[in-house]
Amino acid sequence: MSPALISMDSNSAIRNCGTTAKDDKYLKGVKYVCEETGPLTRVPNKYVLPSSDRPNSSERNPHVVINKANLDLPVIDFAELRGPNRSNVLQSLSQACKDYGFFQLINHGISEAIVREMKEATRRFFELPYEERAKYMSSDVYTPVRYGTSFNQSKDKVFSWRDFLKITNPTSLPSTSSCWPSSPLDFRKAVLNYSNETKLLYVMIMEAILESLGLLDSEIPKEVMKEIEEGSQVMILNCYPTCPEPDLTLGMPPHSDYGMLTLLLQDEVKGLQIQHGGKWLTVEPSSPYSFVVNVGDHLEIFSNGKYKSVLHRVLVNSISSRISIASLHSLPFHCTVRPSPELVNEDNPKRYKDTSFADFLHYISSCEPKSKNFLESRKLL
Ligand SMILES: O=C(O)CCC(=O)C(=O)O
Ligand SMILES: [Fe+2]
Repeated sequence: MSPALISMDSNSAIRNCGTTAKDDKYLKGVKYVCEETGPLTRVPNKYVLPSSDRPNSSERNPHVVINKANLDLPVIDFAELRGPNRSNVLQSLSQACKDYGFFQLINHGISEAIVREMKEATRRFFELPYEERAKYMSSDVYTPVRYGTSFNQSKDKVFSWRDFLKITNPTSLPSTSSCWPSSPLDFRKAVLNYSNETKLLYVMIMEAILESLGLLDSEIPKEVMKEIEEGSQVMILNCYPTCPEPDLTLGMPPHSDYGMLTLLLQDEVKGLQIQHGGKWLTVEPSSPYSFVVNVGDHLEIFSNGKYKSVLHRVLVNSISSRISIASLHSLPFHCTVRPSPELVNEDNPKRYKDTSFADFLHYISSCEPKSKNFLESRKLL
């Protein structure tokens, strides 16, 4: 099976299947819609969520309240992991993955120039004229470099206020491949530099995470490490244009990420919210060079539920557009993820079914209304 992914967001808000001809304009992307007629004063109906799904609603989930306060995520200093303080940092890492499923990573060793060039390349890509961006639009979800819109555009009845460029396994794409955007200049170079560095960083974070799970000395991590090193990477460049009525729509609906870990770069504009303690909390953007790292579904399964793949969503706003770059790291697509045997015992029985990529594809391609997300569907207890 081709490793290119339909979507790596596992709690797809797949509510309704099929789009109609009059949706064509919206399939060109929210940026196109905003640019077509000049500044919008209203959100087109296509993006208006039912009141129960709007950002300030607590109807659908009465115990989830909206909290206006911002969240400073637990900070993990990557440089300290390599020093005498390692065991304390591993403790903090473990706590963050249990309590929040998210942490902020500083001093990660990727140069500011590489991060800056990646952000710049993303910004310049979305600034290209529509005709240029449209060259990478494809309804074939296996296209390795694919421009698209919303969350799952072939299924969403209400669209999300977001356009994206997804690049699957950038370091494996031939340099000569015509799928690489030829513009902006040096786009491919910026993506490859960033992709190489984030892959290495991901492996090092996973080493620390396995150690924090107490798996250092067993045999399993060696096999797992091989699968981790050979794993797949999907880079998702997200663009959320300014929105005239941000309370009616979302940049991304609540979802958790498929895979082991996501490394996210956000710009200085707020938007990411995570569910924590029964509240939606806005993640405070921090240093422009730090990462927000989150546990994905596979890591929750592998850790037998010890570490949490947490629902998150994206708000939009009427003042600034926002850009983010998510790097989603998973095991190779042929691998099955299962709770690590070392973490299963009488007191802590196996909590998840063995899960393959085919299970995920089956889940997201079925058109039935979903009452639970992918991860919920893999739970045994
Ligand atoms: O834009 C963000 O802050 C989050 C993006 C995200 O959740 C994703 O790409 O899966
Ligand atoms: Fe996500």
